[in-house]
Amino acid sequence: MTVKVFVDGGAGTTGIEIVDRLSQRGDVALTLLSDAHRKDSAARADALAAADIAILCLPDDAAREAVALAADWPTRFIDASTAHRTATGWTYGFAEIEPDRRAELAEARTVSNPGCYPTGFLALVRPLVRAGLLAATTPLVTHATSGYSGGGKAMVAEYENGTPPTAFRGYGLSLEHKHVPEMQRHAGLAVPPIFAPAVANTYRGMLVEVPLHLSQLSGGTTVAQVHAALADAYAGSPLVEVVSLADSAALSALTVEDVAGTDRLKLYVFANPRTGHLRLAATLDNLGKGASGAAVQNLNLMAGLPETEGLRL
Ligand SMILES: NC(=O)C1=CN([C@@H]2O[C@H](COP(=O)(O)OP(=O)(O)OC[C@H]3O[C@@H](n4cnc5c(N)ncnc54)[C@H](OP(=O)(O)O)[C@@H]3O)[C@@H](O)[C@H]2O)C=CC1
Ligand SMILES: CC(=O)N[C@@H](CCC(=O)OP(=O)(O)O)C(=O)O
Repeated sequence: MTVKVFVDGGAGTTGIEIVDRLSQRGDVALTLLSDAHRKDSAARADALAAADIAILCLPDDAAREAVALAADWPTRFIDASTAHRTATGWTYGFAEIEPDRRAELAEARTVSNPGCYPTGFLALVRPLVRAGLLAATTPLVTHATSGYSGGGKAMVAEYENGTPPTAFRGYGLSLEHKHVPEMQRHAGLAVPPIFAPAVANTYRGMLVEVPLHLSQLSGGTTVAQVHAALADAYAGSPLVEVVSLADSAALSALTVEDVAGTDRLKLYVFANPRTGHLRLAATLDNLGKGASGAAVQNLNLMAGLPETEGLRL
């Protein structure tokens, strides 16, 4: 079986990485538009109509336009933008986040690819909420650091234009980041988390942290139960690894680059039983499991192909 795939926005930071993962595959027939036509609505409409699955790697407005252009066609979508991540009728494309999500993705017509930061946050928080260890009303805080490719072509140009870049900078200081509704919705939280993002002077990679006091968890919850809830949620997953408590305790540092260059997601539980302090941490590549790798995983699931085909394990 060959799946006809059109990558709309294939010349951008996320799109190029998807094309890299798909271009060598015999089970995918890839359509890309030339530089002269890639923003031409008529050319895009034709390519969308001819595709089994279109992957949108576009700004939000252009992603909405692509969906409208294909309104008369049975084209299935994977949208990497923020446009549809809390939209009715769209399946949230985080295969591991709910037990039945893979089956839903196999049938879905419109799939929203998760945001990079929400991928780390949700991977840590959702299993704890689902297991009843963390009440939905808990006011959470999450700190996260991204490689600068997370800001797309414009931020890459800013970091690589010859002007000495900042080593590390916090942003989102208005506390209205576009990822917060997505984090709240898919974690099943009643209260939006405080989100403190930052960019580091490295091209790719991501570190997302959720610090917690054990006292914020349901009465009597232990560190071992927190770890077990995560380990159970991702048991058998080819991409998500829950590091053992002993291996986490042996670490003296955790870097943004931990799994950069792969499509993996690693989860850590750091704990001090004396103080009851926990630091839950996730590492991923913003362009791997945070974007392009997840899009290819979703494509595989939607098309009935092996889940990790073309991925960087
Ligand atoms: N970078 C990342 O780590 C992640 C990105 N995403 C999301 O993926 C999407 C793409 O991001 P990213 O790849 O970083 O962004 P880039 O800016 O690197 O790429 C966007 C691409 O879309 C093209 N484009 C813009 N408008 C149109 C249009 N009307 N028709 C066709 N093409 C158009 C741009 O062309 P041109 O440059 O010529 O304007 C560019 O090639 C965004 O919605 C982003 O939020 C999601 C998760 C992580
Ligand atoms: C470093 C940086 O600027 N990151 C972007 C998020 C990455 C991105 O654009 O992806 P999404 O589609 O998941 O929003 C931001 O904070 O807006």
